[in-house]
Amino acid sequence: MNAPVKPDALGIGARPFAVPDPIIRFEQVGKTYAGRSRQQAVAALSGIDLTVPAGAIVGVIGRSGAGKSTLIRLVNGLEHATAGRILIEGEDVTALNEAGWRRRRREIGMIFQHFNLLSSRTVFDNVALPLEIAGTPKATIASKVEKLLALVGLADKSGRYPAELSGGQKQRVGIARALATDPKLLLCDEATSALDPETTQSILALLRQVNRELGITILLITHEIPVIKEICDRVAVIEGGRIVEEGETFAVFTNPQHPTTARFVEAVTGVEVPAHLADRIRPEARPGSEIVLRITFTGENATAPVISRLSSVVGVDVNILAGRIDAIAGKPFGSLLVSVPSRIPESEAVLGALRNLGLKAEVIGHVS
Ligand SMILES: Nc1ncnc2c1ncn2[C@@H]1O[C@H](COP(=O)(O)OP(=O)(O)OP(=O)(O)O)[C@@H](O)[C@H]1O
Repeated sequence: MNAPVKPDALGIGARPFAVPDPIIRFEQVGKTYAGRSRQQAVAALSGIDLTVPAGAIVGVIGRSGAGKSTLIRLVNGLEHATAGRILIEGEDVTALNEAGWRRRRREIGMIFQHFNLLSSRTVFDNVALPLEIAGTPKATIASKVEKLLALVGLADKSGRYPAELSGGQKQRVGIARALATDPKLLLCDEATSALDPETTQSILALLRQVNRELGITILLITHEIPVIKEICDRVAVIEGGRIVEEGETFAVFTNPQHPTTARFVEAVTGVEVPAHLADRIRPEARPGSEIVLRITFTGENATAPVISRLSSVVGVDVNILAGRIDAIAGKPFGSLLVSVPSRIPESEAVLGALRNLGLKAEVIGHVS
């Protein structure tokens, strides 16, 4: 695979960020699938209010059946809302006829979990397809496809067939094809769910590059919280067809309000009590026991020298039991599990010192 080429050097699709905000607005959107009888009708989405700012990467996360596919299919007209309005660049697309949708879809690219490439066409011909459909002259198609394949790092795979490519390479072809008509908006339907973690990282890096350097807004749906953590500026959590929480990714991850969100983010922000300690943790202190604390670091204080400060300021020994430090939407975030002597006033002093450092500390229990 070739090293990806910088898109601005290629002059494809680059556009300024000065597009009116937001690019998509859902207003009280509902979608009910009709059943054979009224009792069999399925309310897949209800009361959806969501905005996708131009230039952002917005992720919608939810479990199977939550309504993610339905939501994304409403944006490219593969399904139609049964309540509310969807505005794309201010245009109410819920009122569009088929001709209107054909025009809209040219400005929307989409990539899929299973890539949806045509197996009888080469890589070149797969990427060329939307341009052929749009009636683009052959010479223009050739130069455009070459640039797109260079962008996604597949310039040397032009004559290959999908069956000869890895999953990650197939998704790169999918991305090149989705960008062929210079869309303003890219929809990603579980785009990395069929890929291993390392390939997922490289595809997410490519999507971030497409977003930042071409100014293309991305709306993605996923059931994988690491995808949101890695590239999304904003996140909406969907459950039972309703958005239960929405906001900037860092804020939502570091202070989840809804139990479903808390369960999702726990997988990437939580630090578990080690198994050998879990059985020994008690709610009350005993003579000689130690207090177990979970300390959370966010943003600027994520790199604070906590342990040395506690030792020098409070004069207690701090045992590190477990910890992790990571980045959420590019900002550092960490969690540390420690134990300190639970004698009062030492434990009071420790909690006070942590507060002074601007850190969140939570008492988990006591171990002897
Ligand atoms: N064409 C359809 N006809 C009837 N019901 C449907 C249809 N498509 C989806 N549903 C129902 O709507 C609800 C939401 O489905 P949807 O596919 O949007 O969820 P999802 O979050 O994308 O799930 P998954 O991750 O499993 O794809 C489910 O109860 C599903 O059974």
